[in-house]
Amino acid sequence: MKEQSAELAVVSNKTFEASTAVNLHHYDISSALQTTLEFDELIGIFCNKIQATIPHNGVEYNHPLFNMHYQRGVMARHSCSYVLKVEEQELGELKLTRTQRFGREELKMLESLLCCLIYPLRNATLFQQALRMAYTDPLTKTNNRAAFNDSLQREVKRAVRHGQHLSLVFVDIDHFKNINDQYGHACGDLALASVAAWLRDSVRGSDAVYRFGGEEFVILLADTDIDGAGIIAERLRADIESHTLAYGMDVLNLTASLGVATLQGDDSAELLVKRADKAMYAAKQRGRNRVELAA
Ligand SMILES: Nc1nc2c(ncn2[C@@H]2O[C@H](COP(=O)(O)OP(=O)(O)OP(=O)(O)O)[C@@H](O)[C@H]2O)c(=O)[nH]1
Repeated sequence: MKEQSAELAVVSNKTFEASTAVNLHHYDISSALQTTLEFDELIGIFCNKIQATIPHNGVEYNHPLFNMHYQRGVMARHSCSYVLKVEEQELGELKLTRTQRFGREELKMLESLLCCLIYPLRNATLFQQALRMAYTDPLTKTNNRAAFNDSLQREVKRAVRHGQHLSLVFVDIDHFKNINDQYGHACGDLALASVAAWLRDSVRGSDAVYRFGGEEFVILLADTDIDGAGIIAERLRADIESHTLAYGMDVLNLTASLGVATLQGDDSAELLVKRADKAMYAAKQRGRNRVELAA
């Protein structure tokens, strides 16, 4: 039923099946947990609901598969931790802390209540996995065009609301067709994946890289004006130029042309993309392997 280690107990669906104490409190918690598929909201709802039964001062929840770290309240001396699982599906680890020891009866009750949490967490995990797949380009492992469209709309709204800058860098690999023609499609694919990785390594974690299509990538730079974006774009350009790609016995050097635009007064998301794209074409026309800023 419950596998107990030195400090961790594993709560799984087996515990759920063994639990017959489905009372009104469980029903109330289960209903509330059906309202969201976000991990932090689920944990928040669960902890609010059990606070009266299992008083606690602090909560920590980690779901490493999704880089999820949730913490609220204050961490105190005494704690109880649970690794949550359903049918070998990892659902993260939950820790409650407080100033007094948790009693045996309380822990028993908590384990029973945790059974209400694991299926909603499983649903959230499956949903987030599906979302991740739908938003990831399988070749380059970057965010795809659908993810870009969503993020762009969101970031434009946010920038307008807070009066912040928002810049966009358009990156297009130069003479990419030649790579396919000369070395084959597999080499072209490797080049795309490599450039994507170089771009990802080169920008801050908060500045997401998206594959816009073919051999084109875009990078959204929140809270960055045109001068800052120009400096970043130049760094990206130099980065791509400085890398070499080993393919069998061949060593390839790549370059890219970059266009930069910043959200202006009454710009729409579409206009911002158009201006960055136009700047990128200007970079192509002016000799490639260079950065152009949109007017
Ligand atoms: N290997 C590979 N090639 C792709 C992929 N997507 C698009 N391409 C190729 O990318 C090439 C893009 O060529 P063009 O649009 O002519 O541009 P280019 O050769 O990079 O020339 P410039 O952009 O003008 O410097 C085409 O040959 C496409 O077939 C992909 O997923 N894998």
